[in-house]
This record gives sequence, structure tokens and C-alpha cells, in this order.
Amino acid sequence: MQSGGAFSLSETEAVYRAIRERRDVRSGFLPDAVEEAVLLRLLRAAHCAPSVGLMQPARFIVVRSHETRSAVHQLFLEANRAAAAAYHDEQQELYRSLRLEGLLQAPLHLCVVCDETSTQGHGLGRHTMPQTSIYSTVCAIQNLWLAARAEGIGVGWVSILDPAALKNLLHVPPEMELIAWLCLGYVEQFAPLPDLERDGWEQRRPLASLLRSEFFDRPYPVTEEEL
Ligand SMILES: Cc1cc2c(cc1C)N(C[C@H](O)[C@H](O)[C@H](O)COP(=O)(O)O)c1[nH]c(=O)[nH]c(=O)c1N2
Repeated sequence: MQSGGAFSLSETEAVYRAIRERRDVRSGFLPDAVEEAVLLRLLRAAHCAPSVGLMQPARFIVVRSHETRSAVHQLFLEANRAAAAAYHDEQQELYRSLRLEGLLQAPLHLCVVCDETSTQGHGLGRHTMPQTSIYSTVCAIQNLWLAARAEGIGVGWVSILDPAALKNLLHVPPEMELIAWLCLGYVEQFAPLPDLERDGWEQRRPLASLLRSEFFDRPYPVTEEEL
């Protein structure tokens, strides 16, 4: 069926391509600045995201200064030391070998916070699920991540950071929820696989194994080859 609202074939392919080829990028950032006009396009893409009750709770702090990036890198080093200590033996060795941030290399950074106190949307959709404000903020991040891929800009999400320390550093009011620290920059190329898969930390699961039919305990009748 061809819906009246469908994109052309090439436009549709471009959307799927951005989704397929988006990567979490932590290395290989080029030093070239991300132009203001491009940044604003990415932020507009984020701002188009769905949000519970049209709450639009995402707030974006643009960070370019070396000083702030270095301070965040220090926070990463502390948090990463603690995270590494939670693993043992070979897994700890592998963890320590992973590249988990691009904080000093990426020229542009975004801190994304969720304003849980906002009354925009009048609570619609949040009476039963208040956490949907956070989901909405993450939807905005994903929009930005996909738009960045189309622009040739890599994005790396760093969560190995103490949220309280980060909020303190950036003067984020205590009632706001820290959602993400994103490193952005042009890259020469995007890796074909997630870094964590390439480095032997984790494998992607086949989609067929995640699908259910009608009930959670009933598998969906499709094979991986059909997907
Ligand atoms: C909420 C959240 C938080 C993080 C991430 C992602 C998300 C969604 N990812 C990136 C993650 O490792 C990556 O998305 C997966 O490995 C899949 O790779 P691709 O994104 O497909 O390249 C991530 N990666 C990393 O190296 N350090 C980190 O702190 C985080 N934190």
C-alpha cells in the first residue's frame, strides 16, 4: 500500500540509512569546529521529538570550552576507575582496554537535562508514568543522534560520570535530572559495528529473539533470515 504521506523511495532509504549507520562514536573525532548553523539544525531536530503531553522537558547546555571539557574528563576518570573496580580478572582487563569517551577530542559537547518541574503539558500522560518526562528527553537525544549521522557528525554518549558532580560543575539546579553528556564532532568515517562488539565486550542479539506474539511467553513466528 502506498500511503499519501509516504516519502519517496530515496528519502525513505535515507531515513533507514541514518538509523542503520548511526554509531556511538568515542574516537576519531576531527578537530574541525561544528558550525553554529549545523548545531542549530541538530538542536531543531531534537526539539521535533515526541514528548509526553507535549511537555518538551529536554534542556540542552552547549559546551565548547576546553576548560569545561577537561573538568568533565576528570570526572570521567574518577567514575571510570570506580566502574573498572566492579569487574574482575579478564573482564576487568578488557574493560580497562575499552575506549569509553571522547571528551578531550570532540570539539562540541552537549549536556542534556530533563526539567521534571515543568508544568508544560499539564501532566498529561504522567499520572501513571511520571518517568515519561525522561523518556521524552531521550527521544530528543535520539532525534539529534540520527540527524547528526546524516550530517556526518559523530555523537558519543558518556554516562560514566557522577551526575551530582556534573550538575554542580554546570550550575544545573538540583531538581533537574541529568540525562546525558554527548560528545560531538565530524569524523572521517563511521564504524560498521558498535565498538563494544568489535572489541569483544558484547554481541548484538538477533531481532527475532526479542519478538513476542500476543503474550510475553509466546515467540513471534519469524526467523532471523526473514528479518
Ligand atoms: C543511555 C546510554 C548511555 C551510554 C551509551 C548509550 C546509551 C543509549 N553508550 C553507547 C553504547 O555503548 C552504544 O550505543 C552501544 O554499544 C551500541 O553501539 P552503537 O550505538 O550502535 O554504535 C556509551 N558508550 C560508552 O562508551 N560509554 C558510555 O558511558 C556510554 N553510555
